[in-house]
Amino acid sequence: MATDIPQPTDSAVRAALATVNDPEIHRPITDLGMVKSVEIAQDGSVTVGIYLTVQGCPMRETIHSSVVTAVRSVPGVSEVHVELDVMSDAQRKELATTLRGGQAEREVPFAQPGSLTRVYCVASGKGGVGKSSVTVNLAAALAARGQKVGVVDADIYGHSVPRMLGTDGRPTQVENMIMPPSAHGVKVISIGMFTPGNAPVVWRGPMLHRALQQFLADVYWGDLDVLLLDLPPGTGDIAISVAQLVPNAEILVVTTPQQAAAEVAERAGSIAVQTHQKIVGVVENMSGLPCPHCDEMVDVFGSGGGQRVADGLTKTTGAEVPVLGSIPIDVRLREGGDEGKPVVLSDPDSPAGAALLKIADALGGRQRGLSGLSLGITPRNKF
Ligand SMILES: Nc1ncnc2c1ncn2[C@@H]1O[C@H](COP(=O)(O)OP(=O)(O)OP(=O)(O)O)[C@@H](O)[C@H]1O
Repeated sequence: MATDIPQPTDSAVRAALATVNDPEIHRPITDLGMVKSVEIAQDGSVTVGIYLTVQGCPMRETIHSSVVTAVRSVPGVSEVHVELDVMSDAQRKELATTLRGGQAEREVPFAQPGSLTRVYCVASGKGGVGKSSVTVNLAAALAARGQKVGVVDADIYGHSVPRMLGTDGRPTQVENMIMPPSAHGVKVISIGMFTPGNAPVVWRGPMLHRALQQFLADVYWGDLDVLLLDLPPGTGDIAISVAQLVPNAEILVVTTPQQAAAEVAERAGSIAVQTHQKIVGVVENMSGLPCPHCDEMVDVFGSGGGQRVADGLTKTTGAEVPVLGSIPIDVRLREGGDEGKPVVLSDPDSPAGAALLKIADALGGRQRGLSGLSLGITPRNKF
């Protein structure tokens, strides 16, 4: 005599899925729009389609096994299959709105079509090549030339911009706006300003994305001519987040002359191809040490790395990538960074100071093109 096995129902399976919380958001996956489909076969086997919030979600295994356990507990279910998919941009936006209680997202002003702020992401392949030093000196030089400048220190592991610029202030909050401290005429916001003491930042992708979005949208920058973003070395989550949040941001690649550094820098720069961003140029740092006795240049890190990176990126991107300048090794640059006085201000005639000022002038002279921008005017009807 055949035993009467109940056929599982759609609502019973969905009720079981409602007991599964997203491990990061801590809310039921059914409330978050993560359940894509539920299919129940005659033999009681159930196939559940699940949307992950992002590609390569590190919680995919946990979500998978929680769904299997929950659905298997429904009477009549013989087996469970889980098919993972990834949310579209629109679905992610909807989820974000749900999480904010229906409030629309604040916009990133620099990403708006009418924005005239030039945004530069300062990127490198390897750490320690002088990316932050270049960022703060260019920022201070541009501010000294009368431009309104902001810096976002998004280098989560090596956030050193506040020290190099000499800002020890904390940002203050006015209503929903964060007011950035400033030094030498440069407004600065750093991930280090939001962590206690010298604690390391152990945030993962979505947290970093959210922090960066806040830095760009909730910080009161005012009208900026230039915004520089100091990115962490390499081609990580932050670079992709920046590309999503400010698609018009251009990339400035910093490298040393060394072959190995140049290869990694080229890899970091070539992310621009995937993100459809423009590379404004390459800065070669630590390009030789002037001998203190005879002024002859000693190529401590070899030579030609900057040009090699520029040539490689020109080839990869199909657009001309210039070398914007070469900065020699200079004790005064390092001292300036340690003391919070950028060398372009404390010793503008030093070899490193002069080289950085030249690069700043090249960048400062550029205008953001108006082509493709909405001018906010409408044609009048002919009478
Ligand atoms: N041209 C230079 N001459 C002398 N010292 C330099 C030069 N460029 C950078 N330095 C020193 O090298 C060290 C590393 O520089 P910096 O912190 O700017 O690198 P970085 O690429 O931002 O590093 P990370 O990404 O790992 O934080 C600092 O102490 C800085 O003062």
